[in-house]
Amino acid sequence: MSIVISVSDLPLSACIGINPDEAGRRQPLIVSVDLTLAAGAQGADLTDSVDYRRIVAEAEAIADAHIGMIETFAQMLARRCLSLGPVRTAVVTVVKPQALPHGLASVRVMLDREQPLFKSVD
Ligand SMILES: Nc1nc2c(c(=O)[nH]1)N=C([C@H](O)[C@@H](O)CO)CN2
Repeated sequence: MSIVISVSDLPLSACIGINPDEAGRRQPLIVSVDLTLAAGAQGADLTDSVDYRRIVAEAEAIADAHIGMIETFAQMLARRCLSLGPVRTAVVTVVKPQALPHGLASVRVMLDREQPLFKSVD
């Protein structure tokens, strides 16, 4: 059995972007996180799982400081999520709906990060 804790389509207002005109203002991001718990974790209580409110809090905290690339945002959030409890892997998706001019398309970065401890040894 493996348990996945997910937060899907969390809307954030983030200080994000590499262009000079993106400094000093906020833009929408939509963030999703899937955390797979370690094999022994049963999710019996919050010491044996991850409180999904903490995932939201970490994402909101990262959104408050200016970051250039959405890849960096995803990496920072994945790293923080791996320390929230008995987490084996974190998959983070960051969508920036207004990244391209005229609302032509949104852009998306997906990142998959695993605890070094849980990497295969064979
Ligand atoms: N791979 C990426 N490409 C770009 C990013 C990004 O975060 N990752 N960001 C930008 C700008 O900030 C854009 O959103 C506005 O022009 C461009 N390319």
